[in-house]
Amino acid sequence: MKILFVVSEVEDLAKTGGLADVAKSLPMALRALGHDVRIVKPYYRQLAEKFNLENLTEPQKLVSGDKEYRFNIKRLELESVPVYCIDYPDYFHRNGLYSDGYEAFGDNAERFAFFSAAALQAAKAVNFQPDVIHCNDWHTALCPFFVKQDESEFFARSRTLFTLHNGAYQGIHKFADIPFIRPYGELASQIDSQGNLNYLRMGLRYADKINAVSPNYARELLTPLGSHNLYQDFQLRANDVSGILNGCDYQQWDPATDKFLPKNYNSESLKGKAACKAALQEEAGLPVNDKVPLVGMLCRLTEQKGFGYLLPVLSQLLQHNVQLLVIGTGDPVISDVLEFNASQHPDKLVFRNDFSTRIAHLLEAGCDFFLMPSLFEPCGLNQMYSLAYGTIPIVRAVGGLRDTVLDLQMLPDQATGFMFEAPDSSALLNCVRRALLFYHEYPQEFIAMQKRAMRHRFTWYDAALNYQALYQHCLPMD
Ligand SMILES: Nc1ncnc2c1ncn2[C@@H]1O[C@H](COP(=O)(O)OP(=O)(O)O[C@H]2O[C@H](CO)[C@@H](O)[C@H](O)[C@H]2O)[C@@H](O)[C@H]1O
Repeated sequence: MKILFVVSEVEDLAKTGGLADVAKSLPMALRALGHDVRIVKPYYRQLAEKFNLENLTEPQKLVSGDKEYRFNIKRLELESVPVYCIDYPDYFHRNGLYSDGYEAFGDNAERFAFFSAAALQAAKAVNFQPDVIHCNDWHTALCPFFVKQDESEFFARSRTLFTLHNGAYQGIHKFADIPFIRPYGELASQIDSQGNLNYLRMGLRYADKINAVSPNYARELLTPLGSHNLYQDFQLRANDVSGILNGCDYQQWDPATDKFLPKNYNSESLKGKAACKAALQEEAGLPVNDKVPLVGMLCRLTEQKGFGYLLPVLSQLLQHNVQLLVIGTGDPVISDVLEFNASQHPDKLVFRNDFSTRIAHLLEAGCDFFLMPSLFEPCGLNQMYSLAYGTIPIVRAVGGLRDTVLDLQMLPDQATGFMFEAPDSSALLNCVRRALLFYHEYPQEFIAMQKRAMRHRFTWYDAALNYQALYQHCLPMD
């Protein structure tokens, strides 16, 4: 099949979170299955500075109302997968993908409306007639609408799939403030009473098929509580909504070969993991002590990740014989509280306001536990990386976390981690206590759990087979 994979970020090229991991690994796995998959993404400033690519075609033109958008297409390859980059400096040559580090860009709706249309135009320009146009998250959620509006025959046999990596980000913007789509009179019926257009909802209405990045999250999206206020929209499309679990890239995330680690290790022998723990404690400025359980947390600093009920019990948690290392960037309110608590407990809590791939790998290897108490979690990748590194996840039973971690109490012989149900501080605290007790009281069983976790596999090969089946489902019958 020919697949046009439209996405705003891709690992190794531009990344703010898990979407980028998927946007590299899934196209590679689909290519390995023999599909002709091509990625389209914006040519951000950091890419332009790194690669300085030639134009692939003549300059392209999109006209909307009385405005003309002239842009270029660049091409590069990522592990043999072609990547077309949309070069429109006004919109993409900025410091940051979606924000300047403090505030979201005011014209994000305009930038990504343009990008979605330009991605389709790029397919035409390189004469790539896709069977499936695979769109990802709100940034590309207008693609299905633009395909339906397209008056040429080019996409007559193309079908669209819209994947939700995070339903909380919906791209809700004042329609009147989006020059690129203002001329589309057909959109009048999609604008709410406040004059807003919801991009995610547009994807839900116009895509041929919809999927979420785990089966459990797909089920949650069909409920009032788990649908991010889009319950009715998901219900309307219930027959077209499914869930496919993300994979883990075991080439990149393998403690036996990981170049970021001072010592490698595998599920036969965890010896090297102790050296990673010591190196991590030293680098973080924590007392180097093999006997104290080290809990790590690495994520975007947002409500989604459970800080709302973690922060109020931080000092209670730190009364235990434990060390906690938190690394992440994002909401300054969260980083302020973390910084304050770290100053109160310098030997037990370290917070680094940092985004670093090297540290991410060292943290996964050096910790005993990985804390991911998410309020919601479409799939989650870090818990899979933790499992691969024998770092026991402590998670809330939500979204993809429920699909990937097996709790000790529920499945003593197969357990790979610890899970709690209620999104509140006491449930979280009890769960962490349960995990710490297990670590201190049952060291042999703890090692057995680590080894079991390391052998648990979530491959991109399996995910790609599921996407292949879903693409086939999208296609016209004849
Ligand atoms: N400070 C830091 N330094 C270095 N690396 C950092 C970092 N903070 C985060 N990362 C990296 O960003 C990625 C985060 O991935 P996740 O899937 O866990 O969450 P995210 O919420 O971004 O993704 C969304 O999309 C993915 C993909 O579908 C879903 O799994 C997920 O549930 C959904 O919320 C990982 O590769 C992690 O290592």
